[in-house]
Amino acid sequence: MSTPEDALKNAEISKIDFAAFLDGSDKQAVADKILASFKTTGFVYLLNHGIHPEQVAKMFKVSKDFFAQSMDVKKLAPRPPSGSHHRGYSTLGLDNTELAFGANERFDCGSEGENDMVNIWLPDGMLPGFRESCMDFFAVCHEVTLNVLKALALGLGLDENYFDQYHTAKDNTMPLLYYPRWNLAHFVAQGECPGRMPAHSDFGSVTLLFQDEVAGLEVEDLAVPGSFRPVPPIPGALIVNTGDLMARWTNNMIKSTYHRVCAPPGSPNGMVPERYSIPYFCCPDFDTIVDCIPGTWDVERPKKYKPISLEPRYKLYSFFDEDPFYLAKAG
Ligand SMILES: O=C(O)CCC(=O)C(=O)O
Ligand SMILES: [Fe+2]
Repeated sequence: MSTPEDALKNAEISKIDFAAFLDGSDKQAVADKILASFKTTGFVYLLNHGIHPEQVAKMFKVSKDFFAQSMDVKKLAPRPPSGSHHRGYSTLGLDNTELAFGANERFDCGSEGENDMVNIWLPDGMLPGFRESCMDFFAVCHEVTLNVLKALALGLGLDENYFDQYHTAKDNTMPLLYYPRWNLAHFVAQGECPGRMPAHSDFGSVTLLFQDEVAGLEVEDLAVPGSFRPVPPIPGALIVNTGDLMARWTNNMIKSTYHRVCAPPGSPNGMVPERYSIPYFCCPDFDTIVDCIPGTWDVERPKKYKPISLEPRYKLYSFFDEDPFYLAKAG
C-alpha cells in the first residue's frame, strides 16, 4: 500500500487541466488532484486556467516596455525607501555600475482600493496604458486565485466558497520582475545555485507565477530536503503554488515549498539571458485570523500553530522571528 511518504518521494509537479473545474463538468476530481499536488509539492502547473494566452503575452510586452524605459524614468515611480510599502519601482544590486549578485528590477502594484498601500505609478502621460494594463491583469489574476481557492476548499471537503469570505479586499500584490542579462561567470562564482532569487517560500495563501521562456525556476524536493528540481516553463501553463499562510491554515497539510531562481542550464556564450516573470501574490484580507481549518486537525493531529492575526501587517515580520512556523522552517 502506498504511504504518504511514498507519495512525497514520487511527487512531480503535476500538470492539471482546470477546464473541467471551470465548466463544472468534473469539479471534485480536479479539486482532488490539485489538493494532492499541493500536499506533496506545494506546486501545480495549471492548464486551461481561463486566462487567454494573448492576454498573458500582452502583459509581458507591457512589462518589457516598462523596464525598457531609462532608469531616470523608472525612478519617477519609486518604491518608498522605508521598504515597508511594497509598491512602485525598485532595483536590487543595480545602483552600482557593477551588477551585484541576484540583480533584478521590479515594479510592484496592488489593488487600487487600498488606502494605506497606495499604488505608485509613473506621472500621468508617461507610458500611456501601463496602469490600465496592470490593473486589468491584476483583476483577471484575482479571478483565477478565487477559482483555485474554490478548488482547494472542495478538495478539503469544505463548502467551495469557504475561502471567499477571507479574500474580499484583494490585499494582493503583483510584481513585474525583470532579471537582466548577465555574465555567467558572475553567477558561477556564487557556488551551488548561481542565483537570481534566493530560496524562499511565499507568504500568502496562493501565488500565480507567469514566467517567460527562459528557465531557471527550481523548487525544493520535499522528499530530499535541501535539493531542488527544475520547474521549466510549459507554454500556456500557469504555475500555482501555496504559501505560508495556506500551510498554517491547513495545519501544514498543504505545503509552502521553498523555491528559487537560478541561471538556466546551458546559457549560451557565457551570458545568462534576461528573464521576465510575473508573480501574483494572493493574500487573505488583513483582518483575517488564520487558524487551522476544520478537517485539518483532530485529537491525533493537534494544531501545530496558534491562530494569528494579520493585523497590524507591518509588524508581521518581527512576529515571525518568534513564531514556531518560521522557527521550524529555519531548521
Ligand atoms: O521569478 C520567478 O520565477 C520566481 C519569483 C518568486 O518566486 C517570487 O517573487 O516570490
Ligand atoms: Fe516566490
